[in-house]
Amino acid sequence: MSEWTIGVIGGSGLYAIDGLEDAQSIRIDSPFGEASDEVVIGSLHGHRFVFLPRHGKGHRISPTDVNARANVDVLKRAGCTDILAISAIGSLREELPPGSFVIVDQFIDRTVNRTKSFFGTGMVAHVSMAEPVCPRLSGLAAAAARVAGAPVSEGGTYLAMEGPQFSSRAESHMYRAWGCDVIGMTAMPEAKLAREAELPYALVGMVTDYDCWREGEAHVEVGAIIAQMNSNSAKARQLVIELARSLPQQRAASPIDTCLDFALITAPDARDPRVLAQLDAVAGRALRAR
Ligand SMILES: CSC[C@H]1O[C@H](OP(=O)(O)O)[C@H](O)[C@@H]1O
Ligand SMILES: Nc1ncnc2[nH]cnc12
Repeated sequence: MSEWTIGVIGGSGLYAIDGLEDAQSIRIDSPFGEASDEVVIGSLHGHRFVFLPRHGKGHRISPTDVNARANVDVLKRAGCTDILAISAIGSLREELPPGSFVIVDQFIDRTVNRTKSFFGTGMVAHVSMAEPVCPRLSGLAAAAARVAGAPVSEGGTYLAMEGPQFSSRAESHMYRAWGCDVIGMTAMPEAKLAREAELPYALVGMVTDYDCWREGEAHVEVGAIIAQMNSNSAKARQLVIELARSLPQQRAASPIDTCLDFALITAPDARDPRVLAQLDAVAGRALRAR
């Protein structure tokens, strides 16, 4: 097996991946509560892959209730080195029609009802989110998406909204004026938590709709999204296979692997042992070092 273990978080329409050898479904406990589901662990082209459906089997869990802390924690416990997240998104740009795959590289977080950090009183950390995605994994995902036959746009700003209702037209226009390219309900705090867990993260957004800003276009609703999602998800499954085919055997270190070295601020004698115990997986490396 190679040095990579890729955690794949599947969003709306992607509840499994294809081709995993020796696949096993495993429930992993987390001190942060219940993850969305069991993880499926197997190998693809000589690399370990760990799959987790973000909304659980059967899409049971609403965006606000996705326990992103538990999800990222169990992926870390499963030995993941990197996270590839896959999401359905609305488009805020004419040139990103339904069916486009957007390799997101920036976020604006407008979510308001979620726990956004593994850290807190008793162990404080401040990671940088200036460059919120991993350029290496994003580039590999973009190339894999092209081989899978998807129209790919590299770079784009994702507006994370609370939901579950879609945006009003005024909001949709405002997000466009802010420079956002796509919109969804789940990548935050997921991307922030991946960074806190020292896991390089890439987000492939699959456009399902034009949200509600576009003159003359039916405004977004779930029926149309599901139809588009089904055609996107075949390409997403192929993308994962192509990514596995293209990964090198060795994984060069990423600066994200050790980013907590520059983020932990609480003095050793002021740290709360109960908080530290919860952080054994996500911050174990950094806490042992300092
Ligand atoms: C089914 S449309 C709205 C729903 O789809 C996206 O989910 P995910 O990011 O997990 O693919 C969006 O964020 C909403 O949760
Ligand atoms: N228009 C939209 N708004 C928010 N999340 C979405 N997911 C897919 N389409 C979306």
